[in-house]
Amino acid sequence: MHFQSVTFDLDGTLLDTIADLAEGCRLMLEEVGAPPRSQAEVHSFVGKGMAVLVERCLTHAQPPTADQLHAAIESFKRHYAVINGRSAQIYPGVLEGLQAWQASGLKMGVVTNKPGMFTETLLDRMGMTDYFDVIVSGDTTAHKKPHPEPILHACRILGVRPDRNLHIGDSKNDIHAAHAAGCLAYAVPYGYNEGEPVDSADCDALVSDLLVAYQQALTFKDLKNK
Ligand SMILES: O=C(O)COP(=O)(O)O
Ligand SMILES: [Mg+2]
Repeated sequence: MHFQSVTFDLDGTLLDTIADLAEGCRLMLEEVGAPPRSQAEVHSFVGKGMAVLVERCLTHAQPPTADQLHAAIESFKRHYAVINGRSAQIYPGVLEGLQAWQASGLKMGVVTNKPGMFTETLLDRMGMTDYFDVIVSGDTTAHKKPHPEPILHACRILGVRPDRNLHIGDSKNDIHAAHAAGCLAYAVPYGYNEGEPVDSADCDALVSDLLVAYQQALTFKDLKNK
């Protein structure tokens, strides 16, 4: 296999977390006295981390003030910490895919825009922590995806050259971050992508699930370096 490691996005790729995120937003909006948002709206707001999610929830005609945003983020953190993982579902093919990657001896990581205070608890609650050699969260590095820094940080810790790492995610933020880091990017169509369908033209392969991603990666040949 060409690849020596694989990094996975979390929300919308490994886990369907939308019900918990929507519930965290509902409780936060109620607490700060702002109008509610539907689950479909929250679905289209996820992708650039917690602060952007909260800001999008509060933005109607006008964006919130800095003080309003700060109070809402603190409220979201408090509520989501309790809910995190309660209704989360592992997507079909994820465990089969992780087991296939693991059996082939690749190093594995998670690179998510979710804050670290939620990522590690969530993976623990879902019994998935032991698959991963590195976990990079939205606040681990100075920049989040679509910036390449979090994926480059994971590659450095794994000791793998970026062109030997495959990143798999549900959103253009994953694809852009992976390509900017010099990695290949596969995308799954079932996640969030800020409310839009994933454009297969952007990624190196659109794969229906993580087991199919593994099978596809086995056939990858690096023609440039041959
Ligand atoms: O926190 C988000 O906005 C999305 O998280 P993700 O990077 O795991 O999809
Ligand atoms: Mg995602």
